[in-house]
Amino acid sequence: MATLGVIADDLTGATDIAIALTSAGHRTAVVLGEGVPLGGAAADADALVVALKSRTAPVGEAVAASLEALDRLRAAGCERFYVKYCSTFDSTPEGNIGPVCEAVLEALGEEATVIAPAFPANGRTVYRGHLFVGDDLLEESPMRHHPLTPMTDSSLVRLLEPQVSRGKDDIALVPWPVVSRGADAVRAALTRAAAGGARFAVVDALSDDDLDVLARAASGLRLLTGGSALARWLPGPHPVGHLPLTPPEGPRVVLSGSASRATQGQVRHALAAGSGHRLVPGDLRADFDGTVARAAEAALRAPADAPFVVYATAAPEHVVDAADAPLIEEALAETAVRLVAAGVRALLVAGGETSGAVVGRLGVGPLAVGPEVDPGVAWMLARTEDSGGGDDLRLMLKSGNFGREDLFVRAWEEGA
Ligand SMILES: Nc1ncnc2c1ncn2[C@@H]1O[C@H](COP(=O)(O)OP(=O)(O)O)[C@@H](O)[C@H]1O
Ligand SMILES: O=C(O)[C@@H](O)C(=O)COP(=O)(O)O
Repeated sequence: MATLGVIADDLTGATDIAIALTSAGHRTAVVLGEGVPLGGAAADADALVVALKSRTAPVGEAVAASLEALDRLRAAGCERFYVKYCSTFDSTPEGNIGPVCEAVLEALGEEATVIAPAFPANGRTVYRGHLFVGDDLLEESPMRHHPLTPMTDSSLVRLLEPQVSRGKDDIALVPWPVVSRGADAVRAALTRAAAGGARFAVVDALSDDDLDVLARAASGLRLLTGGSALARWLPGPHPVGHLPLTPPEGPRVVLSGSASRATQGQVRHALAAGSGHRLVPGDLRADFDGTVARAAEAALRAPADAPFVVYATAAPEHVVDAADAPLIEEALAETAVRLVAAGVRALLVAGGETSGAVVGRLGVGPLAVGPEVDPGVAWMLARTEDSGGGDDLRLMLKSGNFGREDLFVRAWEEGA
């Protein structure tokens, strides 16, 4: 019976935290979408992750979807909860992170929680409440150019302030000098913050050791919020249990809708090692079906020992107009449907929104965690609807900024 329930605001974020929880000793299932019964997945899992597509949704819809997910997780027996958002705190200007955390906290009748996006293994650290991406402040990182959620401020306190109903008084900072003194010091700081009326404590973290400290300090909290890295420090009842997945036969197709800098490098690397097809919004507007058919046919004809990338953006000069984003998502989803119908059994999808669109169209059941290839990136096993297990798909759903440059080549070689 699952005891830990996670509400994730996008699909790559959901697989990211499922990988972390599996490493921590939780048998973990990712359930896709709103309103999907958790029954079957809950029976064999210690942790359940509900993958929403709420990051860029209007605030009211994001809150409603998150509360509905919370209800399902509680009905499935979960007693402790985690709101998973992006390690770069991606949100729209109105901001869904604050309203969702506040709504879940209130629904649980709890007083306080932590805000912990840090993911040190992927270069996301928090110091004095400022989020860094590698050597840069968030606002100076490539995230300032994200097509859907451009991040132009690095202060978590400032970002959160307009998103929570009580404003500044609702937010406290537990700075690194306190974290460096250990779990007792952090626990005392969290208690003081809550007693002072702050329901949200932003906690600095420069390393995984800091997150270990935070996890121990927050052991009494029923709700945690953050990126995935804090979840690696929540010990589960079972030893590490990634599924061993064997490499699939057939084309090595990557569907990339991510415009993030890491993905652009990965696309260019894969194009040099293999081949690909660029989706241009104008072509899709002129002839959607024909353009998608050409991409899928080229992927099916590609040599099976090298990656084939269907991509929207591979270089900064490729113009990204947010108005075209749904068209690109739809085209990649339709390409995936055609490939799977033609017998392809493994797909690597780059981009959180893109993964949500692709997997939503494929109509797959719960995802189980396979081998981690880079921090936060793993092959997942998905049951297709009515497959009876015979048509299982292997999916790697890659967050835009995750993975080393050779990921699209290595993923197929390190076991799928
Ligand atoms: N050339 C392009 N023109 C318009 N939209 C694009 C282009 N390239 C990517 N996009 C859109 O940008 C969004 C990227 O978001 P996402 O898939 O979450 O990637 P990431 O994980 O990098 O944030 C998607 O909605 C995608 O359709
Ligand atoms: O926490 C993270 O960075 C990821 O799990 C995540 O949510 C990334 O989202 P996308 O970049 O949109 O894939």
